[in-house]
Parts: sequence; C-alpha cells; structure tokens
Amino acid sequence: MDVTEKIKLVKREPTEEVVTEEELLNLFNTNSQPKHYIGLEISGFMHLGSLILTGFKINDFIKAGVKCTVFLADWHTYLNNKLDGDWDKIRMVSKYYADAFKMFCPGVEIVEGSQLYESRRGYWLDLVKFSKNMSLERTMRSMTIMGRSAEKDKIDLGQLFYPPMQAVDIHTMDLDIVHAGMDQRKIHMLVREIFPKMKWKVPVAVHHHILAGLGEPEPISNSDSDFVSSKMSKSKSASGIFVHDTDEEINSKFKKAWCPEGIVDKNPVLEISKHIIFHEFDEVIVERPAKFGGNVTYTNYQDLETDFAQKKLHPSDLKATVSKYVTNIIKPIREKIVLTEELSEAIKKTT
Ligand SMILES: Nc1ncnc2c1ncn2[C@@H]1O[C@H](COP(=O)(O)OP(=O)(O)OP(=O)(O)O)[C@@H](O)[C@H]1O
Ligand SMILES: N[C@@H](Cc1ccc(O)cc1)C(=O)O
Repeated sequence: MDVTEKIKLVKREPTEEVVTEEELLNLFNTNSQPKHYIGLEISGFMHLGSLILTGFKINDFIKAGVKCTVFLADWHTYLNNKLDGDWDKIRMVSKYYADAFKMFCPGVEIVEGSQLYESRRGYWLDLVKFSKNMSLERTMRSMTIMGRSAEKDKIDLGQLFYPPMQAVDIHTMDLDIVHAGMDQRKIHMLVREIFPKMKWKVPVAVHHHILAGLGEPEPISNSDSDFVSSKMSKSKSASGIFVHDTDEEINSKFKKAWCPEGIVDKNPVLEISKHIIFHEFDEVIVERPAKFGGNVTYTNYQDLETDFAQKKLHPSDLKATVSKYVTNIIKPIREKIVLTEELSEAIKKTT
C-alpha cells in the first residue's frame, strides 16, 4: 500500500485531528511498521464509543500496516478509584476488555499496565525524571484525562501520578503513534512539548471524534470539558448504547434520545448515523409509510443531515432507522463477547 493510501486510512472518519500530518508522512516514508497504542481504563461495560468507534479506527491503522496495541491501564484504573480499586475485579474486567478487542480488531496486541511496569525497571526512574519537567499546575489541569477536575474533585497524591504515568507509558512502549479520543489530547500535547526536552522520541498524535451520549448536551463553553461532560460514557448507562444491550433496550434508548426536529448541532442520533452507521453501510434506507413520504435511501451522511435539517426527515423515523442499523451492528458483537454473571455483577456494583 502506498503512503498516500495509508495516510488516507489514518485520517478517515472518525479521526478528528492528526498532530502533525507532516510528521505522519515522514513516519510512513521511513518506517514500514510504526508502533501505535490506545489506552483504556478498565471499568464499565463496553459501548459504541469505547469499543466500536475506537475499534473502527484501530482497524484502519491495522490496514495501514501499523502495529497496534490496546493498553489496558489497570494501574490507572486503580488510581482513579474504578472497580473499587479491587484487583480481583480489575483482572477479571481486564480479560473481558482484552477478549473484546482481540475479537473486534484481529491482529491487535494487548498490553496490561502491570505487565509493562513489572518488565521495565527503568520505568520508575523515567517517571521521576519526567515529573521534574511537568509543573504541578499543568498536572492539575490534565486531570480531565481521567474524567476529573481539580476544582470539583478531591484529588489524592496517587491521582497526581496518573497524568505523568500516562506520558511515561508512551516513552516506555517506544511508540510512534499515540491514539485516543479528543478528550485525551491534553496529555498528548504535553508529551509533544516535554519529550523533545528530554531527548525522547516524539510520537504523532491521532485523535478521534468523541461520540456524544444520547441525552441533551450540557451547555458548557470550555471545549475540553465539553468532551468530558456530554460524551457517551461507561459511567452513564442511560445515555449510552452498550454492546450487551438487548434489541429492546437499544430501541427504547433511541426512543428517549435527544433529537429535536431540524436540529443538527450536537444531535447524538445524527452523530451515530455519521460515525457508526455510514462507517459500515454504503446506503441507509429509511422505511416509512407512504403518507409520511414513503421509503427513502441515503447513500451518504450529508444528504441525510440536510433532509433532517430541512425537516424532511422526522426524528421518529430517524430514530427508528438508526436503532435498527445499530442493532444489526451490535448483534454479532454481543454474541461473541462472553459476559458471565459474575463479571456482569462485578461491573454493575461498581459503576
Ligand atoms: N464516547 C466516546 N466516543 C469515542 N471514544 C471514546 C468515548 N468514550 C471513550 N472513548 C475513548 O476510549 C478510550 C478509553 O476511554 P475511557 O476508558 O475513559 O472510557 P469512558 O467510557 O469514557 O469511561 P468513563 O466513564 O470512566 O469516563 C479513550 O481514548 C477515549 O477517548
Ligand atoms: N486516560 C485514559 C486511560 C489511559 C491510561 C494510561 C495510558 O497510557 C493511556 C490511556 C482514559 O481515561 O481513557
């Protein structure tokens, strides 16, 4: 595959930014198998954002010949008080995440935080060195990468290690490409600023779109908090579509979704059409009775959005269509991911 084709795959939806494209071009020109990672805290059930949209992007990287890793950040999970900080639960849920990604992204490598830290003794020295280059103020401002804010949350000393550890993970894995949702861009920009001073390899950062939750978006002006507050998240079960939801649950969640007639901005149902459905299907058929205009076929997202904006497509028809297509995407995934009673209970009781 030529370099232009590889870049096209990396930049394809749901990618929102590549920092920088010039560096990515240089990387592909000089390295036939660059190393990528995306890291996840392991806590709740996997959803459309964390497994499916993220997995679409990982699969694009794999197609482009990139060596992909999903990093299961077990120590970060512990630091962030997820799963009650109970290591038996963390290990159990970690296996569930590993199996889900191995199934959805064939060829991806899985690395656990604890495995990395045990095998690289130099990690802790690098963490100390890195922390000398990171101000306390900057550390506090990066708390958004763990879904917290220094103003609202009581932060313990352990949590202050979270952002510099995430940065040192990147150096320790010797990565060329760091990938995450837009909510993680702060730490990657920090890495790009500090690593050159330490003479560490500077990775290209690729950030994908953050899928919004199904509820009404929260009115927040600060763009960084915006990603965090309205995103589909494993901590908010009503606003997310989880890979284990039944057909009925998916349908009922879409029925309740925020989708005012003619409103395109921050409309979560349109977002799912764009980033999930049109990623998988070349055409989408809206089925409706002749008295409401009859069936209509869309071969691209833009036409669907335009019809919705012009009130030619009603929210209930859009919701029913999106619900049907999402169910078709989720069904085969749901069947392949084993969710034992014990695992399900462990997750439910702690999220
Ligand atoms: N709604 C989403 N859309 C796209 N990507 C997402 C979404 N939620 C999480 N991700 C991405 O998946 C990776 C793991 O995120 P994370 O472990 O914080 O999941 P989460 O569901 O947001 O969890 P939490 O509820 O604890 O905030 C990150 O790179 C993040 O950007
Ligand atoms: N901060 C990431 C998790 C993560 C942790 C460590 C990493 O090296 C990478 C990612 C999240 O909330 O999703």
